[in-house]
Amino acid sequence: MPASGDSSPGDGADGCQMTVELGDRSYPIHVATLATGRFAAALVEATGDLSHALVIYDQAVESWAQELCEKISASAVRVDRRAVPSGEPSKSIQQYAELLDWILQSGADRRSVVVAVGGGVVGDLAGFVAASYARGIRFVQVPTTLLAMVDSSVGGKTGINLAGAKNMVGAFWQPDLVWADTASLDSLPERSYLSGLAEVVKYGVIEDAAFFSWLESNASALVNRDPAALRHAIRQSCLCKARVVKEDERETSGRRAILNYGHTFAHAIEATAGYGQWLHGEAVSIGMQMAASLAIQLGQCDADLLERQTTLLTRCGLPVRFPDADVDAMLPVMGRDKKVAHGKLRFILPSRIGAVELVGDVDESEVRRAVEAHR
Ligand SMILES: NC(=O)c1ccc[n+]([C@@H]2O[C@H](COP(=O)([O-])OP(=O)(O)OC[C@H]3O[C@@H](n4cnc5c(N)ncnc54)[C@H](O)[C@@H]3O)[C@@H](O)[C@H]2O)c1
Ligand SMILES: O=C(O)C(=O)C[C@@H](O)[C@H](O)[C@H](O)COP(=O)(O)O
Ligand SMILES: [Zn+2]
Repeated sequence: MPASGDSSPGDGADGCQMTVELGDRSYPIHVATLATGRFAAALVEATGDLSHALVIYDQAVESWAQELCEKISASAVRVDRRAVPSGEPSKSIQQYAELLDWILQSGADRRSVVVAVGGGVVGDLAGFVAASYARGIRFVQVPTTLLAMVDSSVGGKTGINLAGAKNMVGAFWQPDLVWADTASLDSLPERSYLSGLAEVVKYGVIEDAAFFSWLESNASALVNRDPAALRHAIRQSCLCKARVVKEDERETSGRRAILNYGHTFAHAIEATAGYGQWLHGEAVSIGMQMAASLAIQLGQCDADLLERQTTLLTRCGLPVRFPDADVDAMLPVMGRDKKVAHGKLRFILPSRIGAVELVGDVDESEVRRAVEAHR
């Protein structure tokens, strides 16, 4: 089994547990409350001889992080904590360097564990700190946004941005444990919550037609944060991501690249608009629209796919246009995409709902047309 979802007695309203299987190891994803002693127990179990935790948290979840630190210290573990300013600009070399200095000053050693508490920004940043300090120390993800629960906390992509090149510096560094408590989403602003739904829709398009249909029927429940719908969406997303990551952990075979559907355009949208202007999920929503248009232009899929995708994204409250698109500015950014091979752009394009392909050799004029179609 590539990725497993344990049907334990705790599976249901109380939460669920899944496992990310890798070549030589595995780690658990718990979707469960932090309000019990189970988190501290799972942390100690996942990290072995834990004596020092470095909690790096988004300043927006200060009280959540404080509570977590108390739980960890209750297990006789020394805890140091540090806030990171909210927002995409924190995925920077400057923030990265400041965190490394702080870790050094805190007297960390190779048995210390970095615990990231926040959304994808803090997860990616703290993960890269963990991947590189002392050539790599252990790492735990406590996602507090929907996007981080369904995507960024799982799979081990960590990193920071360069101007005009998203996630350009980083490492594959898997966590030892992922713990998602959906109660932390109670304080998440609407815009950030909806942005996470874009990556959920992505899983339906790339791999799972039945899940896409389920999303079509349950979009309003999800938008209204219905607990059962939310649990189902998180679980299906994590299972899909774990399955793909297991098959191509370091994105070498092309299999993992399917998780990049919409992202060649999305990263160019984020970088040209200025990091933080569009939330990542919003940019992914528009990027998937552009990718679907490109696939239709190339005769790879029917117009019906774009219609269904547009309807679903719109019902999820997501943007489907980039009115300020400057394709001359976007193209050079797209040229730095990590899927580029021998100087040529490659895109993940759908052939039908539930199936995508890695496509190269696309004419620049077609790319321009796909961007213009969603201005
Ligand atoms: N590593 C991966 O596989 C992967 C996958 C997808 C996205 N990403 C990255 O993730 C980032 C986007 O993540 P995101 O959407 O979580 O954004 P984010 O981390 O910026 O969080 C969104 C906003 O919500 C706030 N916030 C976080 N948790 C909160 C809570 N519980 N209550 C109130 N406010 C809260 C943050 O301060 C921020 O303002 C991007 O940098 C993207 O590139 C990485
Ligand atoms: O996990 C992956 O693989 C992904 O591509 C997930 C994406 O949603 C995510 O945004 C990722 O950070 C993009 O990675 P990049 O290598 O294209 O920067
Ligand atoms: Zn993404």
